[in-house]
Amino acid sequence: MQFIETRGNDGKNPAAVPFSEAILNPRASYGGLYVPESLPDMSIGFLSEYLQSDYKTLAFALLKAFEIDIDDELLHKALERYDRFDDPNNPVPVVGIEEDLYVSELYHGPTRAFKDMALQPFGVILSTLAKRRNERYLIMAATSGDTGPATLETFKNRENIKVTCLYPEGGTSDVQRLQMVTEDAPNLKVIGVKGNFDDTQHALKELLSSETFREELRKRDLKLSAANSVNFGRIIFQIIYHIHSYLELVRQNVITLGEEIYLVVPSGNFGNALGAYYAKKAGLPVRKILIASNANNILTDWIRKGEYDLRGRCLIQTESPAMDILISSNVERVLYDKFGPERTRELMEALSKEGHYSLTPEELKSLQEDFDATFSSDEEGEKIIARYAERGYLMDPHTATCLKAYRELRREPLATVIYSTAEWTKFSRTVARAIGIAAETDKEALDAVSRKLGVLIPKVISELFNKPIVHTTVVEKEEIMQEMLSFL
Ligand SMILES: N[C@@H](CCOP(=O)(O)O)C(=O)O
Repeated sequence: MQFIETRGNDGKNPAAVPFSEAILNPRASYGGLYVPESLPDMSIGFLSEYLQSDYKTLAFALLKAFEIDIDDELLHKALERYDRFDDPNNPVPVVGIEEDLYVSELYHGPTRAFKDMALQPFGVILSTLAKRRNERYLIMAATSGDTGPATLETFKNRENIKVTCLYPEGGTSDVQRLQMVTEDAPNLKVIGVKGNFDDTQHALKELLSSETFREELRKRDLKLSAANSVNFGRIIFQIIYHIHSYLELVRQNVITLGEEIYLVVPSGNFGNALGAYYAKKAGLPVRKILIASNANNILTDWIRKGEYDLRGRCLIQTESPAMDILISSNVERVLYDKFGPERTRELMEALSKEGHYSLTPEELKSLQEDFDATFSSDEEGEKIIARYAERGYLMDPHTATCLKAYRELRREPLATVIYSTAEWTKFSRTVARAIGIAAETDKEALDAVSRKLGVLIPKVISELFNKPIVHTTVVEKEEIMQEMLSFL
């Protein structure tokens, strides 16, 4: 399988590249992204073949179906990282919380968020390729709280790899920040930025396409890649759990093979939702993908009105900070898939130059065939957390946004999977407040919630508070490149 570019080819990049090239050098022509030139068939035949398979077997089959140029031995080695999850036999439990409502818990990995699902195996593949080729890489990451910890965890101490991780200072929970600033390895640099997530991601994208930066890296014998979902190496692993969740419903006798379901995806950079879209396109019986947002509801407007409009919008800091994003990377891959490279380039250029674009009525209709969307305020989210905590199910504020989407957007009484993207422990102050506990710090909140509800705090979270802080750098946006170069 070859990978092609969302905004067309500029004649300087190769017209198509294998998977290994797309992940090692994710810079596509005109600032675009790499996408697979086609999708494998993962409809009923594939689903029935892997109905009884465990997660790793299913994952291996999917990666093979994409015909990626990674050998079987390396794929197996990468997938072994799921053995480090809470239950190696079932890294993604799918739990019923109402008669037809199931939560796919994607947070049972080492950093307690869904980013581990992709970044754990992705880190093994990318760093092994770098070593085999005798090449050294700088891996950049921009994070609103979950990608950062998972990137640092997967790449720490890996040979031939250096990582710089940008996070918005004050824009994450304390636990998320501690997960990053206490991660101690000589190949890691964590940089707080005075700005918001969009600023950090903008810097990452600029640097990815900057010749000056590349030249500086060449002098240091380094090549450049990224750990965010702009890298297709992330997305491929984010298709698997949608298929797994569907098969789990069949195994749990909730549906029969072939029955349609709804998927509800809390969304920021849209990688998780794109994984669901690709799964649907490849044949997974999904009626619609329901997109849940917080007050930064730009995706709601895009899907409901066909307007992607940054004008007059400011990023709002919410209790679900991983979704505090206005410039959502993977929307572009959906545009490409539906409308082709010329139109994608036109729309993305309009967004960057004029701050907005509008879809035509036909384009909007096509988008709405696959997606619907809504958003929740923090207050609505807290009420949901409280209601389900009373019934014995504890969820984090990102997961809570899915419940409104489920109630508001589900048109048919079909079984529904909502995705739980992070463990409550990463957002304990919000969860504590929701259940009536006032806590000043994440530590106090964790202990109080744990005592009140009898829930455990994983060691990886509780020990964060005793670890020394090793990354203290905070810079202005304009200083990011220089700070990275000083580290390198
Ligand atoms: N929500 C993310 C932002 C980056 O998203 P990615 O999927 O492109 O890595 C975060 O928590 O960091």
